[in-house]
Amino acid sequence: MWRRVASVSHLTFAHNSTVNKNACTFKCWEAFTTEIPRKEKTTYQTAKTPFITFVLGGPGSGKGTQCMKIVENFGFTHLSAGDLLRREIASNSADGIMILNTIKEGKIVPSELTIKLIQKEMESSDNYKFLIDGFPRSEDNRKAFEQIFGAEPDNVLFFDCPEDEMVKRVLNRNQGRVDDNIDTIKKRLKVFTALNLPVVNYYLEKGKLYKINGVGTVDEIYKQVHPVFSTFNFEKCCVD
Ligand SMILES: Nc1ncnc2c1ncn2[C@@H]1O[C@H](COP(=O)(O)OP(=O)(O)O)[C@@H](O)[C@H]1O
Ligand SMILES: Nc1ccn([C@H]2C[C@H](O)[C@@H](COP(=O)(O)OP(=O)(O)O)O2)c(=O)n1
Ligand SMILES: [Mg+2]
Repeated sequence: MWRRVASVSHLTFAHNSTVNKNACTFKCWEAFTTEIPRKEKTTYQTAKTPFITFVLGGPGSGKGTQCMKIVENFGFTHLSAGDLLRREIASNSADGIMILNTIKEGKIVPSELTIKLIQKEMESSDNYKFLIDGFPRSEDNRKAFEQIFGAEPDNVLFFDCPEDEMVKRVLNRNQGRVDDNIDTIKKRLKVFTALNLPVVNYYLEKGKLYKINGVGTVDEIYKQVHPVFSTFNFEKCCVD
């Protein structure tokens, strides 16, 4: 279980990632043992810094597929913004209909709502390595995340894939998604170019972007992804 704390000035950073250290030393995470029986167990505090990777790319560029491989190889927790929003629709929550209509139109759900869902998952996770897939999809998403979390991602993957390949993959996806039809895809591609590419360029300028050629077999693509993570010693990433 993770809980955000306001002051973690005792933390040091044992890895050389490009984490926004000022932000992360201010808002970090505090972990408590989750061993049973929790109430009787002496609580000890360990401070850990989350390692956050944003995974970007157009619809059908292979984000989710490659995330599964990163999870297998590096033990990340995969948080797909789209999956969290679809779960919200399925749970008939108060925002469900609005989210459904937004997704059908190929538009972006208000940032605060998506961030709330991501934050809830992160806070209830024992892990400290997170792949946040399909987020941020707009500058508004990005700025709202930075404001709410007070932190930036450690790195950002961008799967670069031609539109015709993305359309082909999405139309063959067969997951029964309301947005996997040609009309919605056309809208999503326009939204991707207008709203998501500025985010990609932002992280490129910040030196955090890893541009991956999204064409090829899943394994060929993963060969480009693996080295991005194998350079980190995750065990030493955090202070226990
Ligand atoms: N390299 C690839 N070549 C062919 N098809 C792929 C490849 N990677 C993923 N796919 C397939 O394309 C579809 C979209 O992939 P997905 O990972 O869901 O993309 P995204 O999350 O970016 O929308 C899925 O049906 C997936 O199985
Ligand atoms: N940050 C996000 C992520 C997804 N959404 C909405 C709008 C997107 O078109 C849908 C589906 O997103 P998802 O990441 O699952 O889609 P792809 O995997 O790229 O095909 O969810 C959003 O509004 N804001
Ligand atoms: Mg996906």
